[in-house]
Amino acid sequence: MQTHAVDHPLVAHKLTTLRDERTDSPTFRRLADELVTLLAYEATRDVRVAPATVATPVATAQGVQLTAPKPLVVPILRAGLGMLDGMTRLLPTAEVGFLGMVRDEGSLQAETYATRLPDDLSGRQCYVLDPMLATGGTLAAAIKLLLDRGADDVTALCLLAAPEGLDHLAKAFEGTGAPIRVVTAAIDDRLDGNGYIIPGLGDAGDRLYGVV
Ligand SMILES: O=P(O)(O)OC[C@H]1O[C@H](OP(=O)(O)OP(=O)(O)O)[C@H](O)[C@@H]1O
Ligand SMILES: O=c1cc[nH]c(=O)[nH]1
Ligand SMILES: [Mg+2]
Repeated sequence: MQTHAVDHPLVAHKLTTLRDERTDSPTFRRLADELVTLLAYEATRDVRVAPATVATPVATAQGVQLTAPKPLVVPILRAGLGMLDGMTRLLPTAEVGFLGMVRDEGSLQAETYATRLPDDLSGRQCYVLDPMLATGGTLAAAIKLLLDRGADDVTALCLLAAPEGLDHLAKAFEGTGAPIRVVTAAIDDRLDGNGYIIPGLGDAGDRLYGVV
């Protein structure tokens, strides 16, 4: 597994405001959206393209085009929904699948409550969106589901990752043939006793959409 923490002053600036407990929901949503577009630029570095030739008004130019099958973007509900627009802004032709997952706050185990994905993901590049990689249980279950359906390349975009979660993912997919990447705005210090990322930003879903 490859991990890439994006080192850019604009990312760091936006992330700092996102963390601030005084940041309200509308601002949090806007910043999450802006951050994802910056992360998506890095996360799509390996998106598959093929040579293409176009006629400019004055000559012929050699370039590239995204190849079929289209990439699949998969936000993990709820909090991952806050990253969808920012991602599809950069990859407008991508298809979108959905995974609803929630972590039991006692056991910290992830439970899947909704799945809306193509049955066959053979040959598909997948981009999973979830702002928080804490214990890694949620993302590990999501990536396994995609690999089980045939995905051969999975990149996860996170706003924050904990070292414990990154270790968990690396172990879970050790020896898996498919390339797996995590692109994050930052790797934080650790998890607290409740499985929250420290210093983190609190509960991303609640900050985006309110407490339920
Ligand atoms: O790495 P883990 O320890 O599995 O935790 C991370 C998960 O927890 C949060 O979701 P939550 O369960 O709060 O659901 P929500 O998005 O509906 O708020 C977050 O968005 C991740 O999906
Ligand atoms: O810090 C954390 C950990 C899990 N889920 C969140 O939303 N925040
Ligand atoms: Mg939550």
